[in-house]
Amino acid sequence: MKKTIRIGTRDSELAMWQANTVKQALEKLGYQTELVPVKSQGDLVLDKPLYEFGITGIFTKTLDVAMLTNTIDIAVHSMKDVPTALPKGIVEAAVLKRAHTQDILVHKGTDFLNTEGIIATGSLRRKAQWLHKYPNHEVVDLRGNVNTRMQKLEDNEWNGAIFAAAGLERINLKPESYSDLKWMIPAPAQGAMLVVAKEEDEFCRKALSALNHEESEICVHIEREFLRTLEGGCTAPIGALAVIEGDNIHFKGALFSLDGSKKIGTEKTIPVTENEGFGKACAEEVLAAGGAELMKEIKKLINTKG
Ligand SMILES: NCc1[nH]cc(CCC(=O)O)c1CC(=O)O
Repeated sequence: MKKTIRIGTRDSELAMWQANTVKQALEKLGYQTELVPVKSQGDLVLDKPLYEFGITGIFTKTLDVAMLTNTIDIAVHSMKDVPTALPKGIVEAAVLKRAHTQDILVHKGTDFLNTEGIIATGSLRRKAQWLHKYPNHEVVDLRGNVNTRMQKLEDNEWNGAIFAAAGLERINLKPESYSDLKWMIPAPAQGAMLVVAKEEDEFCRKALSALNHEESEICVHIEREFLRTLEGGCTAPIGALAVIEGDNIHFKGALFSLDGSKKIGTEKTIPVTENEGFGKACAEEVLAAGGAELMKEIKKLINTKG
């Protein structure tokens, strides 16, 4: 009998869309698949505490546990939500061709931009960059999945809220008025989907290797290496974007203070063939230019906030 690949996904509309994309691609290759939406950790219990497996990410935790308890075979994630260190026994099996990397502002008109505005986002990276550019504005917290956030924007008097273009596009949400935030540096791996599998699962790893998009993989690995080198396990306002053009990779990345007053960044171009260690080198440049000091400040602030 042919093995059916059980594809684990979170149950938001965006997550389901992404998992369905992987399902269809695998079926096109002749594999049998099944979608398994995983709601919450609920009855999935491991025999050891989560930290012993190195499980950390709030968005990916549930699926990691489902994979390690053999409820699913593979899991589909928005790659930017995946911690840079994967749990023990779980490996990257495919990075799909990347979609739009940009952030956009969904708004009700842009008159407020040069005066005072209230912008909603739950992301430290977006908040810091917004305040860096518009120090007179206020940023309020906004959480939940894409649909929830869009609804909250409608229900409130805010001037706008920030979204990933890729997320809106995938669930076919077309806001009436929005602006591309070309100046904002996206999250490392924004717009990319990652499929993970168990290290020992050669069948699934082989199946998924056919879905891997090498250029996207090179770019997100540089961005995540930049992130990993800078943050050391702490969530900080960090943006990074690598883009391949012809034989070259253009990179820009930056670390911001939480209030947006400081930005330490770098921009560089190298030949694609020299991508090994590039993300780390860019991060080391930022660390040496005051980034190490700034990371310490950020960690202190985040820890005292609990
Ligand atoms: N943090 C939530 C999240 N994770 C992935 C996406 C969208 C798809 C992507 O950026 O890859 C979003 C929504 C958003 O940031 O607006």
